[in-house]
Amino acid sequence: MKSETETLLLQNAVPIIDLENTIEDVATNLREALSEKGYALLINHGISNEKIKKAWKYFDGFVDLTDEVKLAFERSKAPDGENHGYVSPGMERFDGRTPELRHAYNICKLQDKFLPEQQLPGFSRHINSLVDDFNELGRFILKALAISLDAPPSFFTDKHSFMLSDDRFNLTTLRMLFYPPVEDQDHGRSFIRCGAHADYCTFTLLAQDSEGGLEVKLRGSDKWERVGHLPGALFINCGETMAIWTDQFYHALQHRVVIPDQVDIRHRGRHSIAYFCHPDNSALINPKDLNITTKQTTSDVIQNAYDITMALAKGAFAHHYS
Ligand SMILES: O=C(O)CCC(=O)C(=O)O
Ligand SMILES: [Fe+2]
Repeated sequence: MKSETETLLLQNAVPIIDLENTIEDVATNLREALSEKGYALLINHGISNEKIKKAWKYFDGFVDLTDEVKLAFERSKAPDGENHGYVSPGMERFDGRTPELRHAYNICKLQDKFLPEQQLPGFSRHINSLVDDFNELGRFILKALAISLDAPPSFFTDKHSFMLSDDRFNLTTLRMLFYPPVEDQDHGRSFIRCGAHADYCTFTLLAQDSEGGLEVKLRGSDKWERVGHLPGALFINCGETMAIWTDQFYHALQHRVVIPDQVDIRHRGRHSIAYFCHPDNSALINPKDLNITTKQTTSDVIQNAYDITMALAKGAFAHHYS
């Protein structure tokens, strides 16, 4: 039997993409990684690890606030309500059954009044600065993705103009996550850290502070595989919007976060931050705009980015857009 600690990283099976290379090289690497495996790890991506760690420290401060204060920032419970806000452990269930043991804060609005700035002085400025970094990296990735698909370099950036600048026009979200340590009495089949799903966006960038149970299903496979942890690297995967745009050439990666069996990992909490990069709400997602030869289009109905995401969110139990 394979050891639980066997990871894709240890098997040298994870594409690692160095963003200090030329954008053409990055595009070539992304094309290979995303069309074959559906994910990669990005290194030299320019986002400071210290800045990410400081965001997690702020989020620890938020999690330590009383429930009463935290719930004042709670995300709407309406399926088509706003995505911005705090999600308490157990509130979301991707599979409709299994409660997810995590604290999440979906950040879609950056003004002080929508953030726990009073309780955690400096939170808002720090998150705003981190969002600037993610948006800058996001635009670089969008450009590389356009080049990777032989489209004009501004093909995607033109359709992602309002990322985290106005949530009325764009659903891009920075999600702070903390998975608390799982005590022995809670270790069983009735909880998961994050249920199996694919994201809805164009692509996701994920920072994680430790090996904590992130698993993926490779294209065409039914087997869950543990990714492993490369300190400082960002995990990238595509979401359903990109899958529709490229006629599944870049598919939406199935992933989940399990509660690890290894006691030392399970007893440790885990932090992550996900940046879900979405097109502007009104952008039409038309595969015919991209010159991809492996066409699998079954429908001629062209939807805008907002409708695609909302349809997916409504199909998922108690989850909003990501
Ligand atoms: O925390 C993680 O590693 C993954 C979280 C995730 O997949 C999500 O929130 O969509
Ligand atoms: Fe996800």
